[in-house]
Amino acid sequence: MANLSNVKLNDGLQVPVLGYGTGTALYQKEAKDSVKMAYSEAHMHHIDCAEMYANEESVGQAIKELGVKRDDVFLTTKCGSADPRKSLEKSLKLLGVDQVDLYLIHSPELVKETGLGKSWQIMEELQKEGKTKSIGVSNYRVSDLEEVLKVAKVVPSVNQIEVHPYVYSKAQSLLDFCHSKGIHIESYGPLSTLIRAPGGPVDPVVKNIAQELGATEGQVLLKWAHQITHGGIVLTTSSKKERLEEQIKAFTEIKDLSDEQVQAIAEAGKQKLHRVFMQHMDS
Ligand SMILES: NC(=O)C1=CN([C@@H]2O[C@H](COP(=O)(O)OP(=O)(O)OC[C@H]3O[C@@H](n4cnc5c(N)ncnc54)[C@H](OP(=O)(O)O)[C@@H]3O)[C@@H](O)[C@H]2O)C=CC1
Ligand SMILES: O=CCc1c[nH]c2ccccc12
Repeated sequence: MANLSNVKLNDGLQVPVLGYGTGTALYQKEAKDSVKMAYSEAHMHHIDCAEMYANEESVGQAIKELGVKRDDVFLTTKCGSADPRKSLEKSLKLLGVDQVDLYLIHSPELVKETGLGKSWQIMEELQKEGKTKSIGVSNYRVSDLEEVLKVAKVVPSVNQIEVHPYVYSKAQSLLDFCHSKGIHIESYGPLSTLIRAPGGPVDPVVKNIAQELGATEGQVLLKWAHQITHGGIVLTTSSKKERLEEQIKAFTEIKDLSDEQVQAIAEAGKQKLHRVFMQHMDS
């Protein structure tokens, strides 16, 4: 199987373009077997977890049992409290590692009390101390990022947000803002039109494009999330090896959507709004 390409962040860190999510409800607490399967059978070497998923210990066990070198796994976790230092120290212990590759504040709502600027300064200290290679945010709106950028010495490397056609109309200005500041997008929920809101205006458009490209509808949606975010990182997941292989092939075998195809999906997506997670993003 061909290797996945990397996305280069604004601090130079290389991230595999496709990440394996462990936050999807079914395997929220017990991620060991699914992470081992995704790594060894489907070559998913980029793992996304979070303090709030309550699964870091099982992700750490998976890495240990796989017996791979630390550098052969790209590991992200996210702060789930108002105190990034305390949270990261706890996460490192549970994961059984000295350093994560990417550390994110899971939501601005969590650090309101600490302050968005102050919590970002703590993230910068954690990076300086080597507890994480890269630092970023998740579910931050333009106004949240502006508050961070007022004090930031380090521009967040990523903003991990919900990206699929039914949130595109709401996300468009945030995508443009992040692009203008060199903040890469990590898309989550990319398959939502297919699996969480089927029967909508995007389905026939995606079906046609899939036929044109000789791809599956899921592969078209993963590529769309990557391309609409200017070459961003995409997070997905599956409990099934065959689906994971299909997801990888979207980035190793299927050709890019044309600009017209990307726009056709975006236009169809604008006809409906369906946000699955983090409702504050629409406020
Ligand atoms: N920062 C944040 O606030 C958030 C981050 N995330 C992160 O992103 C990750 C991915 O997010 P998620 O929304 O789950 O991603 P997706 O939208 O890609 O959905 C993945 C789900 O789709 C199913 N699936 C996969 N392929 C297919 C297919 N071809 N046909 C039908 N169903 C399919 C999988 O189930 P099956 O096992 O049956 O294949 C899985 O449950 C999460 O695990 C988490 O790590 C997610 C939400 C919020
Ligand atoms: O990360 C976002 C959504 C999510 C998925 N599983 C959990 C568990 C606890 C908090 C949030 C989430």
